[in-house]
Amino acid sequence: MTDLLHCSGLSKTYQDGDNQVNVLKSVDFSIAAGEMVAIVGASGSGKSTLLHILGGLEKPTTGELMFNDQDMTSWSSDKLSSWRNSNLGFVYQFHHLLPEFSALENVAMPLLIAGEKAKNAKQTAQTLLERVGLGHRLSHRPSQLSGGERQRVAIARAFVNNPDIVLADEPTGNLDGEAAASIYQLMLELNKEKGTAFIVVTHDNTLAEQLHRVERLVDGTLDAKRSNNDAQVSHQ
Ligand SMILES: Nc1ncnc2c1ncn2[C@@H]1O[C@H](COP(=O)(O)OP(=O)(O)OP(=O)(O)O)[C@@H](O)[C@H]1O
Repeated sequence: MTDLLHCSGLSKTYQDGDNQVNVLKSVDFSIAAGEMVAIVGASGSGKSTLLHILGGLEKPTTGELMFNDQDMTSWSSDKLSSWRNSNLGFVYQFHHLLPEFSALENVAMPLLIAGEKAKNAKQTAQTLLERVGLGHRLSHRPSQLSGGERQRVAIARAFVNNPDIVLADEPTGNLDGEAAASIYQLMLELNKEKGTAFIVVTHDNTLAEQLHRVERLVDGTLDAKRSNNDAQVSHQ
């Protein structure tokens, strides 16, 4: 199977005053089209840093980073941002919705920014909001929605450009058990329906166990690949 996104020997060092912090030392990671991978690890182990590098939001210090066999490390920031707009969706723990806009406008925004006509953008956004069970909340602002509903809006927004891959950073981190369960159920359904790959950074072991594979970041490297059937994800 061809890798959709692949990195090898990836490192990231931050300069913190006089100290160098080697957050990622040598990370080898691949994800195929349609695959769902959880990245777990202790707080501060570098999970978000890795996700940001894989999403082209941060540059690695060293290493190879490829999307569909193209070398991403040579891309300009303009090329990276247009690649993100057309191929990637992001879901963050605190959703990052724009507070002054409705659910419909938040979801339509990436299409409007990409130059889509307002009518088409809103129609696509409405279809997605209906798909995530929020057809009755189109004109609500984020402050008028529950935490789980906001996260559903964020997922709809991540899907609006029909991405190959969705990167999710603690998508259930601020939700209670029931709302969290409905979010990962939704992600699993969207993966099945649309064939979208997911990389999900999470502390939520129940979520990690639902995905195809779990990778654990320890000491700046990832454990060897394994299927979720033999993953050792302990319950909290
Ligand atoms: N811009 C930066 N400058 C210096 N150090 C940084 C920077 N960004 C992250 N770090 C450090 O890198 C380490 C990894 O951070 P990161 O946010 O990737 O961890 P994480 O595994 O996602 O943590 P958590 O589970 O708590 O969210 C931390 O020690 C953090 O302080």
